[in-house]
Amino acid sequence: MSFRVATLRRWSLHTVVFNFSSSPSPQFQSHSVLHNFLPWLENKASSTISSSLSISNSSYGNSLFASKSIQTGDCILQVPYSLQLTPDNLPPEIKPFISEDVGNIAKLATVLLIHKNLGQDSEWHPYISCLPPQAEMHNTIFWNESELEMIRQSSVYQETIYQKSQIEKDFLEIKPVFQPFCQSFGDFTWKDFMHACTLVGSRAWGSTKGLSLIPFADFLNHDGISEAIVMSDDDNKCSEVFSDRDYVPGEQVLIRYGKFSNATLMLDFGFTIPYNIYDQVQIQYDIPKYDPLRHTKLELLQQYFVPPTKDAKGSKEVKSAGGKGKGVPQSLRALARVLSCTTLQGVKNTIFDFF
Ligand SMILES: C[S@@+](CC[C@H](N)C(=O)[O-])C[C@H]1O[C@@H](n2cnc3c(N)ncnc32)[C@H](O)[C@@H]1O
Repeated sequence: MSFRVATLRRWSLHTVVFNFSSSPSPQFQSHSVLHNFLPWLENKASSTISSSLSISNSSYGNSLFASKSIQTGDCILQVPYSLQLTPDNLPPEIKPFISEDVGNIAKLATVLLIHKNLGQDSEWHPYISCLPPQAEMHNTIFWNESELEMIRQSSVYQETIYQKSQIEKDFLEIKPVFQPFCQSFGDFTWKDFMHACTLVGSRAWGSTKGLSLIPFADFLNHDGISEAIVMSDDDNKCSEVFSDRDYVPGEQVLIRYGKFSNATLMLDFGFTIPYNIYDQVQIQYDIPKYDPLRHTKLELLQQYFVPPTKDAKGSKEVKSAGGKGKGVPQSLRALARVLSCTTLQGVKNTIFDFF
């Protein structure tokens, strides 16, 4: 059997300074919509998707709970590839006209919009109607100007602007292609498109099958310390999740979307977690040319930290101390000490203390 790890799709790679917390206040999906979802999906698959999970709401929005005892190592869900939505699901009338430059997130978002416009006539209606509306999404792309102003110093700000411009570019490519088919597939606005792209960005996995929305698996919420992840089983042509711990009935089952910092979680998923072992900060530093210890400091930084650029400006990624009360990470303290030394002896002491 060949298993591969599927990772939740990222817009781009980055690490940034951030420490922010949002408290989701979801508008809950009606009980019957959620209750009917799994039977509908299993009927569509003609197979069991999960015998140990059920859907309900939590403060994280739609969530999956243990419906019976789960043991470590149990396979808790299997979603066949045939039940997953990918950019290949674009209607053949439209597909040839969409430029290669349009990203897969935008293509899959267009698939979602088409099915949303079809309403109850869509074969995916029971799935689409479970997806969160924009008002429930807290991604920075939906923040207003004054909210964004609060994070202007952070690179999440730049990433947000970049993400928005990418979506806008894709929108301007796709909209004219869509226009002649409005009768069949309905129309959409910039706001609809941004919402659909953000849905895809926060719940589609990149796997051997490409970018895929995996219904049911995408109701699993994130826990940064979980070892459970979505895997692709190419032999059995399905995505699956194995439990990394025991659960008693009624407990919420969580997985890890990826080893994401809070900045990434905020940008792409609209939340942060309080004690994130994968959190990172990016520190910009500058060693003035007149610093008599400049050469020594540069050598040290080169040896122990990321190589600085020629002008001695640089950046260093520092991982979180990883837990409540552990304080400033050792590597960050070492960096601060090296940069602030004013005597050679101070530099020597720093080397002795830290390296
Ligand atoms: C893949 S979906 C998971 C299902 C989602 N809760 C729903 O309502 O459909 C990812 C979204 O779930 C929410 N989420 C997941 N894990 C969370 C967490 N640990 N804290 C807060 N929100 C979380 C965020 O809104 C995120 O964008």
